[in-house]
Amino acid sequence: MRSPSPVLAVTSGEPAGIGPELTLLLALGEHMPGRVVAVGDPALLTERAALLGLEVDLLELTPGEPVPEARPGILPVWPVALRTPSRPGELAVANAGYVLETLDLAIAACLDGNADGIVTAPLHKGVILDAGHAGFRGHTEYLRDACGIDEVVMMLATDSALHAGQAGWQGSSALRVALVTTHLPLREVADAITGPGLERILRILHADLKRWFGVDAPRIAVCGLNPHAGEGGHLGREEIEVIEPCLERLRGEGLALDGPLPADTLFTPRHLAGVDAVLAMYHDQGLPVLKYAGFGRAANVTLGLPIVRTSVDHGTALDLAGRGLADAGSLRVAVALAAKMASRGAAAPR
Ligand SMILES: NC(=O)c1ccc[n+]([C@@H]2O[C@H](COP(=O)([O-])OP(=O)(O)OC[C@H]3O[C@@H](n4cnc5c(N)ncnc54)[C@H](O)[C@@H]3O)[C@@H](O)[C@H]2O)c1
Ligand SMILES: N[C@H](C(=O)O)[C@H](O)COP(=O)(O)O
Repeated sequence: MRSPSPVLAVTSGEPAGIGPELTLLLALGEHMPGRVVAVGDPALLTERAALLGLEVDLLELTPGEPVPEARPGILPVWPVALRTPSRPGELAVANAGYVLETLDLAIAACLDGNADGIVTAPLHKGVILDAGHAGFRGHTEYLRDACGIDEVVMMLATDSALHAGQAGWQGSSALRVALVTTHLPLREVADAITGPGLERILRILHADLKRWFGVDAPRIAVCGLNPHAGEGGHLGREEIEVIEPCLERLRGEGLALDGPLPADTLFTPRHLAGVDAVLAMYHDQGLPVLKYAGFGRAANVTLGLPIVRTSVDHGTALDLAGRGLADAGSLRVAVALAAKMASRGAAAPR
């Protein structure tokens, strides 16, 4: 008998953004692997479906109740109530608590065994901070703290990279990019890169490329921080004092690490050949390249968590919300990746 497909809790994200409509689209079109259950306000989802003419019926459930296999036009939902009505494109500080509650419910469902993974539609970091949740940085950091662990790694991968296992797969649009620092002002980046931190991140990246992506002996290319990887110390000393010693230590344990390499030329076919993932030092060193290669067809995955979590490669797109113009491609890629990870995780516990 076939085992049931994994239950994936899809948090519908910022209610004024495109998250609710993209979540509804999962019940239509191409069949999704996994049993998707949306987390959000049923009235909001019904309203957006009506606005956009999407023929989707909601099936309200509570975590722990059986989630049926996917059927076209039916979207199971774990209800969370909006704090105030939401209009497309109009952020409301009052709904920040709602967005966080959808996350809390999905995380608890995973930790309690009622879901096999979380897929997050985009939230708006600014409105959550405006609402007074000081220190909020993003899903990645929130999940890390909620799971009580010290370090996680944000990695984005284009769709073609998600389906490839071994070196030699890389083409112009197949890329995996992980980050050392995530949502941090640029001014604070250099100080946040430390030897012990970098070592923890490289260990997680190495282990999870093996665990989730089937790469037997990961080769990781590591960016320098400064222009031309510091130009021998003339343009910054982080490469000499922090990055290189850490890479040397880990090479001594057998990890295949290239670098620190100048980031401006690392993302070229010759340097990427045979590389399984690039580790960038900061958000906008690595993600513009990834998004240029595959925006709308890439997924974000949090490595190092005790639970499966993937997300979209884009934000709340307030300019598109409620207009039927948003592309659900990245959410579909994120759901497919979470389903694959959840199946792999069940088969091969760490
Ligand atoms: N996973 C997440 O939760 C996530 C990811 C990225 C950004 N964000 C947040 O989203 C908010 C807005 O960020 P931003 O403006 O920098 O980026 P954005 O991705 O929301 O928008 C950038 C551009 O891409 C377009 N776009 C985005 N998603 C699209 C889609 N699915 N289909 C078609 N076009 C799309 C938008 O219309 C806009 O022109 C910020 O608060 C940011 O922190 C959240
Ligand atoms: N850094 C991500 C991106 O640019 O796509 C995004 O902000 C989402 O991060 P979280 O998954 O941590 O919310």
